[in-house]
Amino acid sequence: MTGLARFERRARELLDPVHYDFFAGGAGDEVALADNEEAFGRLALLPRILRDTTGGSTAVTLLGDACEMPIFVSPTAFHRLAHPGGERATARATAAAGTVLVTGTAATTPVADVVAEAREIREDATVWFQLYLQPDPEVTAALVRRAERAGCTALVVTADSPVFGRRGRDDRNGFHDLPPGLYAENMRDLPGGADRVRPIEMSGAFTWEHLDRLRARTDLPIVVKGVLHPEDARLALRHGVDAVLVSNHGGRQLDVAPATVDALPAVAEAVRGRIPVLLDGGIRSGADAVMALALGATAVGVGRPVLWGLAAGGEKGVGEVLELLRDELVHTMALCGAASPGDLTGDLVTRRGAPR
Ligand SMILES: Cc1cc2nc3c(=O)[nH]c(=O)nc-3n(C[C@H](O)[C@H](O)[C@H](O)COP(=O)(O)O)c2cc1C
Ligand SMILES: CCCCCCC(=O)C(=O)O
Repeated sequence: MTGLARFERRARELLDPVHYDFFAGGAGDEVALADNEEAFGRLALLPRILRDTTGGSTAVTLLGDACEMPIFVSPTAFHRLAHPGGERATARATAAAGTVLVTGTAATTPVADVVAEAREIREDATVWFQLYLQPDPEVTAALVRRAERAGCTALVVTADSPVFGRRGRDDRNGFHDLPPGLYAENMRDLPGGADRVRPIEMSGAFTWEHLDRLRARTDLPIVVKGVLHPEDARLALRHGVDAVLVSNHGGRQLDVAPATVDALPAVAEAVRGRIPVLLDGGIRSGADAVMALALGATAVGVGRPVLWGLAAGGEKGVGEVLELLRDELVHTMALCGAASPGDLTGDLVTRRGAPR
C-alpha cells in the first residue's frame, strides 16, 4: 500500500469505530465526500520538459507568514479523540514541517496551549484560528481575543455551516457528544454562560455584515472558509477579506456541493490574484496538491490525512504524513518542470482522456 492510504488503514485499526466514523464520515449519502477525491482522479498533469528545476523551492508566503510548503493543516475538531497527544502533537509536527496549522473553536486543547506547543518546536511557528461565529457576539469576541492573545496570526471564519450537516454515520452510531473528560476547550469559561464549557452553536443568521463587524474588531487577517460560488468570492473581496478558502467542509455539510477542485477555477477567476485562494477537500497526494495549485490555489489544506497520521502515530504520525506530502509535491513538481509553486499554471492540467 503506497502513500497516505496506509495511515488511514492503521487509524481504522486503532480507533474506536464510532470515532473513526466521526472523522471519516460526511453528510447525507457522502456524495461530496467521495467526489472531492474522485475529482482529482478525473484530472491529469501535462508536464513541461527541459526546464531547469534544480535549486527550486516549495516555499510560499501566506498572509505574511512564511511557509515552507503550500500545504497546510486544515481545522478539524477533537484531536484528542484521535490520540491522547491531540492538538499538541499536531502542533509540534506541523511546526516541525514548517507549515501553517489551523486550530479552532472545536479543538480539545486551548488555543494558547496549541500555539505554545508549536513555538516550542519553532519560535516562528504559524498557527491560525478557525472561528465559528457565535450567536452571542460577546462569545465571538472572547474567542477572537483568545486567539489574538495566544499569538494566532489569522482568523479562518467558517461560513458553510448555517446548520450542522446531517451525518448519517454519527446518527446511526448515536455519536453526538464528546466522551467524559474531553471538551471544546476554547469554549470554556466564556461570557454569559452558566456552563463552564459552552456548546458551539450554528446559526443561519450570519451575513457579510457580521464579517464587517469582525473586520472592525480585529487587525488579524481574515480568511473566509467555505467559498464555492464565484459571486461569494467577489463579495469577500468587497468586504475586505484577506483570503478565501474553497471548501465544502470535507463533504460534511451540503452533500450535493461540487468537489472543491471543480469549484476552484471559477473562484480563482473571480478573485484574479487579488487575494490568496486556498483550497481543501480530497487532497490525498502531492500530485493532488500540484493540480490544485496549477488551477489557481496559493496553498491547499489537508484535514483527514492529518487525523489519520495522528491516530496512527501521534506527533510522529502527523510528521510522517506531512513529510510524505512534501516529498510527493517536490517530486511531482520536478516531473512537471516546475521549480517553484509559481511555475504551476493552468495549462498543466487537463481532463484525463481528453484530447489536447
Ligand atoms: C473530523 C473533521 C472535523 C472537522 N472539523 C472542522 C471544524 O471544526 N471547523 C471547520 O471549519 N472545518 C472542520 N472540518 C473540515 C476541514 O476543515 C476541511 O474542510 C476538510 O476536512 C477538508 O477535507 P479533507 O478531510 O478531505 O482533507 C472538519 C473535517 C473533519 C473530517
Ligand atoms: C456543534 C459541533 C461543533 C463541532 C464542529 C466540528 C465540525 O466542523 C465537523 O465537521 O465535525
